[in-house]
Amino acid sequence: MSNCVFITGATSGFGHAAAHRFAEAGFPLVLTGRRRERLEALQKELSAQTQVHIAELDVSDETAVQKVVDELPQEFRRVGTLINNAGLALAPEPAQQVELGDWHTMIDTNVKGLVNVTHALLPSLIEVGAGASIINVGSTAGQWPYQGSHVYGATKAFVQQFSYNLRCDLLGTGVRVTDLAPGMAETEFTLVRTKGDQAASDALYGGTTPMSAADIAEQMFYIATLPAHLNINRVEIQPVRQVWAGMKVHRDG
Ligand SMILES: NC(=O)C1=CN([C@@H]2O[C@H](COP(=O)(O)OP(=O)(O)OC[C@H]3O[C@@H](n4cnc5c(N)ncnc54)[C@H](OP(=O)(O)O)[C@@H]3O)[C@@H](O)[C@H]2O)C=CC1
Ligand SMILES: O=CCS(=O)(=O)O
Repeated sequence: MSNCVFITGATSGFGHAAAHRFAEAGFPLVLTGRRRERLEALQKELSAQTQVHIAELDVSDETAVQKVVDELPQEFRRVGTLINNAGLALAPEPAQQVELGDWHTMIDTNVKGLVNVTHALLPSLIEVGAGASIINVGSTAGQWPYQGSHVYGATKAFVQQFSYNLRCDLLGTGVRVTDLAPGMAETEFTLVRTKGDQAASDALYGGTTPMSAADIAEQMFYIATLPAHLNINRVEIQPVRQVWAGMKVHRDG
């Protein structure tokens, strides 16, 4: 049987699309997220294609992460691909207007959550060895500053550097590590960032062609199924209709 693909944040967006993409190819899946009803629906949808184990999980809860990994059923214990996808942005306002709690939530999820899951699954990934992959979902925001990105962009800069450093430490194990850094993609991301403002989300994605969750899932599948001697260090991917912001200048008057 193939090694499992463990996906965090499988209830929506990139993670949900990745579950479909890997199921199509018959990989056994461990799907996690906080919204149980969505996990159950996904399991039902995909179980004709592959074996699916679901676990309700908040990645920021270190104890819960370890428990989910320790209690994986026997047939899901050989995790060969980890997709560290769970994450979020909050508070698109300037830093000086933001609630401290929103900064903490982004750090707890995008940084601590990602390291919690990585730490818990490293033994399995190393046991699989050649061909195993860790795909960490970063962002263009980790590289390119913009107003309102503050802690979000900083968490994604962490994801990039952690990915590179992890790759150094895993030298010789066969485990690959990639920082997958997308730009604008239409998912529930903006709805979450604006705390439920559907109009703001529609306005951001309207009148242009953002990437889709399926576009990013295809990148994940490509990275994970490359020949075992190849490591993609970083992928930065944007829609054609998005470029970097220009320099801003504060003027009198
Ligand atoms: N959309 C975009 O433009 C871009 C997004 N990204 C990144 O991609 C990743 C996926 O986002 P995207 O699919 O767009 O957004 P969505 O909001 O559609 O999906 C986010 C997923 O993360 C999960 N999640 C959030 N917090 C937690 C938590 N504490 N514990 C477990 N799961 C959690 C959610 O599940 P649940 O709520 O059920 O727990 C959900 O499944 C994120 O890391 C995001 O930062 C990067 C670049 C661009
Ligand atoms: O990570 C998400 C892309 S953006 O909203 O920062 O451009």
